[in-house]
Amino acid sequence: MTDPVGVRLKRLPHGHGLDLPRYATDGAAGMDVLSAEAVSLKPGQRHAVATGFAVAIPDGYEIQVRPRSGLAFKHGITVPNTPGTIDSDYRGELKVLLINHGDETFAIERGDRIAQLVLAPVTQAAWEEVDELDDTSRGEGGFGSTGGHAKL
Ligand SMILES: O=c1ccn([C@H]2C[C@H](O)[C@@H](COP(=O)(O)OP(=O)(O)OP(=O)(O)O)O2)c(=O)[nH]1
Ligand SMILES: [Mg+2]
Repeated sequence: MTDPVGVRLKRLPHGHGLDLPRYATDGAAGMDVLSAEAVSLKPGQRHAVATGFAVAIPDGYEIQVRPRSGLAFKHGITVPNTPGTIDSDYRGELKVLLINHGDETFAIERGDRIAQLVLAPVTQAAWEEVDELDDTSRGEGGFGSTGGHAKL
């Protein structure tokens, strides 16, 4: 594990009194993030859930918003844009998009852990336009070209 990277966080008025996102265990990759609102999601419904804070991510990093597997497995609650991308220059409220893929209404209470945030390094690409690309054994094969299922 590399050393933690400082990320500035500003609580918004409706975020006061909520715990900050935190790693549930020493080796956790993601910090569980809490809902700042109570909301019910009907089957098929989407909502951008308030977290009550905004961040200033250092240059060279992003935050990814990922689903929690327990919510996905037990209730079909997931992140439709996973991994959500929080850009380093974004200063608005961090929101968690959720969708209910289950068949029952799911109630979220203020303070519930709804998703997880992963701080990740970013490398920007600089295009180098060329007329021809180098050959490889794969070539243009893709989308199952090497065979299906487990056998190679
Ligand atoms: O799950 C998410 C995804 C995005 N955002 C915020 C932070 C991000 O920096 C900004 C833009 O996100 P994205 O680039 O994914 O959305 P877009 O549809 O391309 O909008 P934009 O034109 O604002 O970039 O919205 C969130 O709060 N939660
Ligand atoms: Mg964008």
